[in-house]
Amino acid sequence: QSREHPARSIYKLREYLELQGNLVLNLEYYVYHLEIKLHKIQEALLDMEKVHALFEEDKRAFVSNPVNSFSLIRHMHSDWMKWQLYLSGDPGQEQLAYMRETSAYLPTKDDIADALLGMERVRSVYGLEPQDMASGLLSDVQYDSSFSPHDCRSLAEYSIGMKDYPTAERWLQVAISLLQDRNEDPVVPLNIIDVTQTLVESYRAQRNPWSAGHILEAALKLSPFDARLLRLKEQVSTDLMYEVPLKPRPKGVPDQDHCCNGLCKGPRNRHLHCCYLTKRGSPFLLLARVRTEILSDDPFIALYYDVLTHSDMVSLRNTSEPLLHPATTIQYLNAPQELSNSRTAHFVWLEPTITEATRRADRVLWDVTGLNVSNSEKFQVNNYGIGGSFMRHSDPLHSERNYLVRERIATAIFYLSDVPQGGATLFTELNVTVFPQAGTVLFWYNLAHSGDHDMRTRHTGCPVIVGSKWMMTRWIYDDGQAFTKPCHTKLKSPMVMA
Ligand SMILES: O=C(O)CCC(=O)C(=O)O
Ligand SMILES: [Fe+2]
Repeated sequence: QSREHPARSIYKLREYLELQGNLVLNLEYYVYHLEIKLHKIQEALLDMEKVHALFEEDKRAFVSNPVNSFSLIRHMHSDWMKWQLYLSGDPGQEQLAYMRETSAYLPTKDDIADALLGMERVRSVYGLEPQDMASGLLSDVQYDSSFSPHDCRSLAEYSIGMKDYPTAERWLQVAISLLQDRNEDPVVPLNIIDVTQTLVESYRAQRNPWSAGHILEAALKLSPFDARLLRLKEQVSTDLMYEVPLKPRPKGVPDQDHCCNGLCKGPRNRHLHCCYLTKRGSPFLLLARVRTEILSDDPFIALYYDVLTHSDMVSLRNTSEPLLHPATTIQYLNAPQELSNSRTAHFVWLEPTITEATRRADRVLWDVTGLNVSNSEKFQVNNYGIGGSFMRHSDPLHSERNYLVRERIATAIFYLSDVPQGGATLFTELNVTVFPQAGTVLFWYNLAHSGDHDMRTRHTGCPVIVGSKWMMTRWIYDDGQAFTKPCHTKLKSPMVMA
């Protein structure tokens, strides 16, 4: 299953928890078998030591007793050969075989790449400090979680790969300070010298031999005769002689302007007003009122509360779970589907008629929007992964309005879960931030009243910091709205029917 990019869906990560649990159990069995062997050897050794003590007392008396000497000869003739066999046999072969079998299911290079990208997105978008992240402090919330020195080094190597040396330095400094407090892991070793070496290389890549020199000095105090450090010292001394100019420090990772840059943490435009929806949708609303928060009048953006029940949300998630697959790009004509670079989630398309819950969601959408939803795309259920996000985009299918083809007039997002931290939907041009709240529906028009694209509705799914973000999107077509929302070229305002 590792080819399925599980790091792109928090739900899918459960598979790893199960595998990790089995591997730990397997290692416990391995230890158990080793202990049995050790125990048996100790028992036999105890007996042999008793005899040994006897003949140490008086060797001649010992061998002159035929019982002793016969027993000794027989034992030495046949038992030691058996001991050789016994000692060379490895206990825990079964457990080793299990480990070999499961290695095909361990995370691959792609999975680490997904996870690194997700962590880096969270760090850079929300401006988190490596030191805080490593100690479980995520955007002002302290968790009982921490990174190991290996984790920090891996994140540093990723930053080095992105030529983001300042971030790499911070991760390496954290790794060094963590290594100072613990003994080296005998199976997966990593020591301060290894990390120092990477740090010095990082400074050298930035043409900063001064910082490299300081770090080296500190490390050489701990290990004055380490050959690697001494070699590096020579190289740094040469760097210093040539006085190469300092490279400008790059600012973070490129591409971040496609994301929210942490805006969802900043001040948000407050709602315009709250009301009970009675007019815009279907006549049903006269009976059952829907609590509404109008987030923007122009373009029209609203949040409808308590639209889905808890059991409907559970049902929608349960229906989707076995069908989830990594989000791909939109497939035009016969072009192959590619893994999406802009959205890191797993998704599935659900027919509106597939379950009672989808039927109810379909019905309620008509109730609250008054739009004809029967001609629209299916429901798309998404579950985001580590640092999962959706880069800034607008929802219309075509970059230019073409009145001969149908277009996504509006979008409705059903939030199927709360997200404890991060994961907001942010309208970047309007600075309107919506934090997912299970059961609510976010609705907006993508087209202005004229029918043209309203580029002010560009939005992004901000990286999830903590939580499993589930949402269900319905893109509603203009096709079929001739009577509900006719185009009006003279009106500039958005399509609001009062
Ligand atoms: O994840 C989000 O909050 C935004 C999702 C979105 O933009 C979409 O489904 O079109
Ligand atoms: Fe969108």
